[in-house]
Amino acid sequence: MLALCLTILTIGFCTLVHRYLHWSRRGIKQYPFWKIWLNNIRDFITQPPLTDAMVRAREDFKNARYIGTYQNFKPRLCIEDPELIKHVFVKDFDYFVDHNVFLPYDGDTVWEKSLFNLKGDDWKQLRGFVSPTFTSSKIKLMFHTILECSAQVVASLKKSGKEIVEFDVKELFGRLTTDVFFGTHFGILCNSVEEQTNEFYTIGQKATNFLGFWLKVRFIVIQVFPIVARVFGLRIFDQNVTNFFRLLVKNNIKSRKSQQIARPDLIGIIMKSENNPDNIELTDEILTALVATFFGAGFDTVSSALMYTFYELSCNSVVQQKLLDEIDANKDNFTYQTVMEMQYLNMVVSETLRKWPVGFFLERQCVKPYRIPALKDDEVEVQLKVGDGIWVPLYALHRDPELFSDPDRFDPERFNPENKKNINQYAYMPFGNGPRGCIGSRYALLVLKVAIFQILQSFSVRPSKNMLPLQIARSYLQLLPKDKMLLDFRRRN
Ligand code: HEM
Repeated sequence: MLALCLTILTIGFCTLVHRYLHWSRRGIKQYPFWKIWLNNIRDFITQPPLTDAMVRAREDFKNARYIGTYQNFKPRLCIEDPELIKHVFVKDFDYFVDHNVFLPYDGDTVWEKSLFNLKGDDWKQLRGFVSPTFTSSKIKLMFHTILECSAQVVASLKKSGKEIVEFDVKELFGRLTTDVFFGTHFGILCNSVEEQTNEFYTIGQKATNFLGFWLKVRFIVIQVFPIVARVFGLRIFDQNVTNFFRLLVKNNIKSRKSQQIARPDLIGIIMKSENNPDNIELTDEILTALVATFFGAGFDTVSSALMYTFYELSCNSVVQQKLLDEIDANKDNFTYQTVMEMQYLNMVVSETLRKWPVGFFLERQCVKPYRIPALKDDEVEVQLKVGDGIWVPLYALHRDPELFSDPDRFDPERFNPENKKNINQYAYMPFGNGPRGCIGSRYALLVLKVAIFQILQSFSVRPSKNMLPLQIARSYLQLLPKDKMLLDFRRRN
């Protein structure tokens, strides 16, 4: 019996060593086996934000164009050189069309069919089909809905009648983003800013809560032992959320058909058959997946970006004053055009997304054999095989002092017309890059800018005396503060 146990342990250990030497066997730089395990064990116990490991690796392997890393036992080539990133994301995109397998099993057909998860031609067809939702002309039509929702936030801040009100911006902007999403894509004014127990907001919370120790454990089990996950029915996505979206899409389409309502939004695009030249079979599952993906990808990202913008403004009074001046100069002519052309507002948003890239890592999967030539003496040529994973530690690039001087300082001037020319677009990628970049970037930027404009027209912000020092939550997938983010909103005359 002892011999059997020892044999199993030895085989297990050798398999692990073999797996964790995947890159060094090919001559690629990586941490030694013992260090990876030490880091893994420490991280499992202390659960630091994933961004810590990215920054540490970038410092440990200074000037490396790529290093070998591992994500839950899976090898990922971590690429850090902007020129190489350009090849993977844009020039040689055909070799890297897909995302890595994020969840080999979630027992959820909606996740399987989501735009994020789809592969090859299936992805191309669906992406082509939904892209018209986010053209400039369609986004322009959403301007007034976004304006209405932001006005409700202002009304809510004014409600108490006090000169200064303290608000948790994490929650406030989560509610605003919920209202904007359902308003612009479904034509539903759900008013979660006003109603504390609003169903749409509660669903949004459930759909995008990826915090907590047990979620990480579930995630690892699903990634590493999909069969075990299937047997025990482990899931990441809440089935109530999926069912909520399933019903919402069905009812929304039904009521538009019966009342002959035509709106140029997501559901409107879905309903128009001429937008479907490839004849994609639009089953309930695909439609639900589309809507749930847009919500999942847009809810947390937009609300976090708003939250970090207000946080930075509250801590940087000079920047805030400059932005207030620009807003005041434009307040009598507040149109879609004006907001999109406001230079300082754009610089502030760009800098927020640099310092706080809410989608803080990017990834791709190699779908055809690919060669990365050696360019330095200490490099070897890399032959990527089909299925090999690529990783880009976006947060570490955005915080690298060699790419952005004094990177922890919030400085919108980095993005003024003169300095902007010096920023490498493959080192600054808050929305990713190439054909698989973020489909909702223009929409997101409009929501951010309109909300910032509307709120700062009536209020300035300061950190609240109850605000705790900013600490990042222990999360595998999100760049969120650990605690509430309390800011004081002071009425402007
Ligand atoms: C500040 C807000 C946002 C940020 C920072 C952000 C960031 C990102 C990033 C980094 C990616 C990966 C891109 C890549 O791999 O090259 C992505 C993908 C995606 N985003 Fe966004 N996003 C935001 C808002 C939105 C919104 C509002 C929507 C939808 C309404 C959206 C929908 C998506 C979808 C569907 C994908 C996957 C695209 C595909 O695989 O074809 N995002 N986003």
